[in-house]
Amino acid sequence: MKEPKDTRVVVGMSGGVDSSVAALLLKEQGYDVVGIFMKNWDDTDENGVCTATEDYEDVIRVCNQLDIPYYAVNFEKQYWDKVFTYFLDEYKAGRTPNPDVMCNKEIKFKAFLDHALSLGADYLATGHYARVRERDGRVEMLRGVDENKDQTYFLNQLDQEALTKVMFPLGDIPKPEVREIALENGLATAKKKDSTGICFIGERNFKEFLSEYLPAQPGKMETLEGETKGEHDGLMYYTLGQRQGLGIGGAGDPWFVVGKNVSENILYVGQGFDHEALYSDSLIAVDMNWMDNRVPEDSFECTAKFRYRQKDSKVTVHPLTDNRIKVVFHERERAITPGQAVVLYDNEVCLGGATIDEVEKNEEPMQHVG
Ligand SMILES: Nc1ncnc2c1ncn2[C@@H]1O[C@H](COP(=O)(O)OP(=O)(O)OP(=O)(O)O)[C@@H](O)[C@H]1O
Repeated sequence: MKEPKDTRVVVGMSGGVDSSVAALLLKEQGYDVVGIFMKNWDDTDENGVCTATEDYEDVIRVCNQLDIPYYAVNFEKQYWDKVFTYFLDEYKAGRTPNPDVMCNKEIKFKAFLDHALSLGADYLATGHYARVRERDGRVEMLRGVDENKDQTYFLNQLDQEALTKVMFPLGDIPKPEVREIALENGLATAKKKDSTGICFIGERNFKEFLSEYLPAQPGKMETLEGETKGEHDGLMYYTLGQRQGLGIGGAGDPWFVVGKNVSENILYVGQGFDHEALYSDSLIAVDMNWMDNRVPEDSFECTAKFRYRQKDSKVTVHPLTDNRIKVVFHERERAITPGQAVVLYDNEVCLGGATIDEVEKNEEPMQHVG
C-alpha cells in the first residue's frame, strides 16, 4: 500500500459543496489530489449564462483555496452517445429512464475513471454518499451512513473494476456535517445550494425540455373501462402513479396515471391513490449487475428499492438467464415503473441492480402497463 503522499487521487469536482469537501478531506489526509471538472452538456440558462462555466469557476476557487491543481475535461460527446440517446430512446418506448444511473455507469465511473487512470491516478474520488470496503478479495459497496442522502441507488451499475478504483470520502459523514466542514474551512462553495433534478435539465420545466427533442403526440386519456376522460399531451410526459397535470375535474378522489398503451397512444387513468391497477406482485428486470461479479445459483431473500429515497421492501430474488432477475415482493408494491432501477441490498451492502422491464400481477399478466 502506497503512502497517501505517493497516492494520486483525482477528485471529480462539480462545483458543489459535496465534492469540494471530498477534495478538502483527501488533501488533509495527505493525498496527492487533483481536481477535475467534467463538462457533459452545453447549455445556457434563461439569462444567457452557461451554468457549467459558473460551476467551473467555483471549482477553480475551491482548488485555489486548497492549493491543488485542477482542470476541465469535455465529455459532451460520450454523454450524448451513452446517456442522452438512451434517455430519449426510453421515453420514446413509453418508459421512465434513469439518466443518473446511466451517467454513473458509462461516464463518471467508466470514461471519466479511465481518463483519471490515464493521468496516472491511483483512485477516482467523488462526493457521493456511499462507502466501499474490501472483503475476501472483493470490494463491497455500502450505503452512506446518512440515510437521507445515501446514493447507492444511483451507483448500482458499478462493477469490481470500478469499485477497486474509487473513493467516497463522504460516505461516513452526515450531510449537515459536510456543510459544517465547508463553512468552518471557508470553502467558496460552503453556502451553495444543492443541485436538484436531472443534471442536464436542471431547474427547467421538464415538459418544455423534452418537447425540444421528441415530438409530442397528444392522445386520449381513458379509464381502464374505456371511458374517455380527456386528452393527454404525449405519453412521455407522464409516469405511473403520477397525479399532477391530468386536469380531470369532478367529484371524488383525485386521478392518477395507472397505465400506458404505447402502440395506441392511450394514457390510462384511475381514481384514488390506491387504485388497484397500480399494484403489482413481482417484476422482471434486465441487465442485472451483480456487484461482486458472482451470479447466485439459487433464489434468496433480501431487500430492494424501486426508486430513490424509498424505504427498503422485503423481496425474494430469482436469478434468470440472460442477466435477468425476477423479484417477488413480500407485500404488493405501488407504481413499479419500467425503466427505473431495482436495487438489491443485504442490510448495509448493496448487491447490485437491474432495470425494471416488466411488472407482474398474480392473478393475470398485467396489460401493457408503462
Ligand atoms: N461536472 C462534474 N465534474 C466532475 N465531477 C462531477 C461532476 N458532477 C458530479 N460530479 C461528481 O459526482 C458526485 C455526485 O454528483 P451529484 O450530481 O449527485 O452531486 P451532488 O450530490 O450535488 O454533489 P456536489 O455537491 O459535489 O455537486 C459529485 O460529488 C462529484 O464528485
